[in-house]
Parts: sequence; C-alpha cells; structure tokens
Amino acid sequence: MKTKILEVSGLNKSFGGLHATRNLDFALSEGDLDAIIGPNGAGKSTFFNLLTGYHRPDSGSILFNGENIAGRLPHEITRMGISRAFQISNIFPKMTAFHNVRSAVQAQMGLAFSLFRSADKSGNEQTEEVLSLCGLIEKREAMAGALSQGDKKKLELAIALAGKPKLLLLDEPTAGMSLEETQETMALVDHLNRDRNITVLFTEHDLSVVFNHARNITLLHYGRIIIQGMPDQVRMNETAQKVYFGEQY
Ligand SMILES: Nc1ncnc2c1ncn2[C@@H]1O[C@H](COP(=O)(O)OP(=O)(O)OP(=O)(O)O)[C@@H](O)[C@H]1O
Repeated sequence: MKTKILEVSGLNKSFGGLHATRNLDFALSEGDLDAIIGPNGAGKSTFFNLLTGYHRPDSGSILFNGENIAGRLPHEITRMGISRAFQISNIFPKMTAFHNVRSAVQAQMGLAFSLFRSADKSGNEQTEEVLSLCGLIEKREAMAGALSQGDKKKLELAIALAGKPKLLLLDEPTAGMSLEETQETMALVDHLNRDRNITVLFTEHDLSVVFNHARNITLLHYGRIIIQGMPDQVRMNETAQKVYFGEQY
C-alpha cells in the first residue's frame, strides 16, 4: 500500500458567517497527481491556504507525513516540504531569474535572505539544475520583471521547486496560457510527478487539462466535497454534471 503523505480530517474554516471549508476529509498518497475542481468560490484557494499555513483552521487536522501542520506558519510548512506556485507571485522583478531561484534555494538551505549574499555561491548548482528543469537556463541573467508572462510562470514554478518539495500545490497552472504553453507546462508537471517523485495537487478551470492529467479528482461546491474519484467516475456523476460541468462534459 502507498504511504499517505497528506491526511486532512474534519477541516473547517469560516469567514464571518461564510463557511468556506466544511468538514473536509481529504488524503493524498505519495506519488499522486490529483486535481481539485469546482465553481468560483467553491473553496479551492481557501483549502490551499489552510494547507500552506496562510489560514488557521477553525477545527480539524492536517497531517503531512504524519505530523499535524494545522496552524503552523507558512515558512515552517515550506521547510517541511510543501511548496505552492502561481497564486501570488514570489518573484523579485529587479533580480535576475538566477538570483530569484538562488535566494529560494538558499532559504531552503536555512540561509536568511540577504541582498548582500550575491557573492555567496551556495546553492549555485541546485539553482542551475532547477532553471534547466523549468526551461529557463538560457534566461538566467534576464531580469525577472522583463520576462514574458510564460517565462514568469516558469520562474514561479522554479522558485517553488527550489524548496525541494515533497508535495507541490499548483493554483491553476495553465491559466492565461496558449495551448502550446499549456502542453509544455503540463508535460513538466507530469515529469516532476513521475520522475522526481513529487506528489502534485492542482486546481484548474480548464477541464481538458484536469481530465488529461489528474489521476483522481475532487469536486468542491460551497466548501464541501461533492464527489471524489477517478476522472471517469467524476465525469459521469450526475451531481457533478449539475453543479459544474453542465453540458460541457
Ligand atoms: N480572506 C477571506 N475573507 C472573507 N471571505 C473569504 C476569504 N477568502 C475566501 N473567502 C470566501 O470564501 C469562499 C471560497 O473562496 P475561495 O477563494 O476559496 O474559492 P475558489 O474555489 O478558490 O474560487 P476561484 O475559483 O474563484 O478562485 C468565497 O465565498 C470567498 O468569497
């Protein structure tokens, strides 16, 4: 049996009277590549914010490799092995692509961020490896702020990978991308999952991306799980059709 990397039980979060996460039970095994979908406002981002320590749950537990991380601080959770990309930009626009990634590598090594560290070569090798992996090695000296939108997204992913995550959370990895960029990004996600043993959970509104890449899908609606299962089970589910897919699937 595969080891559980994430086990969420009875998770709740309200904002005033709005119950954004309702008694959520959720699990991921090592090596999973799963998606969370749902209409706008379903609670996908709130769930990611709870997993990454940006929100403190009202109740419930979040076990990551068996340790309860509910309510831990974001940087502690990152250090433990959960990284997130694409929700908020982590990019420093006035630093090169290389220095952006290297400061994340150095942070993972436990070195505090310092603008004066530019002469410090710690983490150079890992930085180059991550830049190559994300297709950015040729752009290493470019100022991050001057990169194209597509390359900025690659850089965000590179920064997330610099933390050497065991679990990678991706917020709409292909939003705003052309078909070609979408295919390239998802091929990289598949590679990270398959060959680098990174467990991946992503949210996505593009259902063809979801059905082509996720092995399990969870549909959220008003903070609650409507259905969880393999793509075909979810696709055929009547309630899922009603609340989300409509005529599309
Ligand atoms: N910090 C907050 N304060 C108040 N309400 C919030 C906050 N964050 C989220 N909400 C509310 O919680 C509900 C769930 O929002 P959330 O952003 O998690 O949904 P989502 O599924 O990620 O939506 P989208 O697909 O549009 O990104 C929404 O009604 C939203 O308005």
